[in-house]
Amino acid sequence: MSKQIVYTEQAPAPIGPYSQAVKVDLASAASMLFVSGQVAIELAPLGDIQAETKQVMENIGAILKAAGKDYTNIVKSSIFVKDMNNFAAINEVYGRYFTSEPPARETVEVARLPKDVNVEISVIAI
Ligand SMILES: C=C(N)C(=O)O
Repeated sequence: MSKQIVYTEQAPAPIGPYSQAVKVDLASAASMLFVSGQVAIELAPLGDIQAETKQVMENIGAILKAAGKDYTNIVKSSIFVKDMNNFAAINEVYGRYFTSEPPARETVEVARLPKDVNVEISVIAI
């Protein structure tokens, strides 16, 4: 695959399951897939942040599969959380999907998410 993990000690080491950067060789990346933010709207009731994160990641996996890709193809993700106090709990579940070379990522706390879910994740895959 045409991706390379970038790491430098001149910037802070990742504080979660993500990479400082992922370099993609565009000449050999056959396609790019932009996956919209996924939310666990099929879960009811909401409240278990780890169950919600798992459902979101499974939804992303289904979309990746539909496009002929898998989690190893993800080079960038964005996590939107309603409560940053859930950072460690989300990381624990999210990290299970990336045993090595995790994507670059940002995690931001937001005031409110669609359908009042607690976490939304979007990804870019190559
Ligand atoms: C600090 C980050 N980039 C993160 O947790 O996604």
